Amino acid sequence: MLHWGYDEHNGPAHWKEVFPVANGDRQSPIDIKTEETKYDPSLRPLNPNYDPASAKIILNNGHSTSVEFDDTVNKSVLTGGPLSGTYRLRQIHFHWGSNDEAGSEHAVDGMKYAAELHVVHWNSEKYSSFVEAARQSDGLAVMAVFLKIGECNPQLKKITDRLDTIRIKGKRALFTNFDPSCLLPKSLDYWTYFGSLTVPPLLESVIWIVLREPISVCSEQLAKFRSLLSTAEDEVACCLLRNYRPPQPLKGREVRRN
Ligand SMILES: COc1cccc(N2C=Cc3cc(S(N)(=O)=O)sc3S2(=O)=O)c1
Ligand SMILES: [Zn+2]
Repeated sequence: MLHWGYDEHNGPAHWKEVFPVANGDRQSPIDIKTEETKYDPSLRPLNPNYDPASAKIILNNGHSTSVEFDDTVNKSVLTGGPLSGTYRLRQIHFHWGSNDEAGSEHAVDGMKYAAELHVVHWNSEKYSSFVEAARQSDGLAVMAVFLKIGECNPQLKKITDRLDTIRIKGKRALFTNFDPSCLLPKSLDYWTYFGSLTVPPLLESVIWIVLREPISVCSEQLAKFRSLLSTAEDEVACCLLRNYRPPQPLKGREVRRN
């Protein structure tokens, strides 16, 4: 496998050939069986506190589109929930499918949503850099938000309207004055469990916080994600039609809810 991706020849079934942790004990995503989740009274409310000035660029990295934030200071942070300490906002990105029926990474009682937003943070209280934190069992905290097919999402429009300027892998554009809280649902109720990055290097360093309430997205907006290219300027153009990893074995892990 030359470079990992989501095609038949380099997709999730092949990743273990280069990243053996793919068969590890705390891999993500998972299918959340709601009847088996455990209420935990010690879980606190989530407290996202983001400064729109932290937003810097919007990027097509060939595997997804992301908005990257300035994480050199504790300006945009997530505290509370299952977290002890302060986790600094690093980037947000999306996962989607080739049709509206599937595209989320996590599933709920076997049901998949059309897409999924990930808000990535790292433990800046205990570790001095993102890369160092990404190697620690409590280094990262990713908040997942399901996107359900329905009304066009006016907040998401700020992102989908810019995708035509970053169609090619590696392209980036200025993107500031953006507070990702505008993409969160009314309720911040969540499920939480210990897992991993869902993309190589699949590091088992993520505290997952999956919001129970979805936000809306319309087909036209999803179509714009699918028109992004997974290929660079000098390569034969190939659309990034899907970029989700399927659910992984729970291996005895507990999923708690607030
Ligand atoms: C060394 O860890 C690395 C190495 C290379 C890239 C990244 N990143 C880009 C994608 C990506 C995908 C994430 S997901 N789907 O699990 O939430 S988290 C994440 S990232 O950390 O921003 C992290
Ligand atoms: Zn992700």
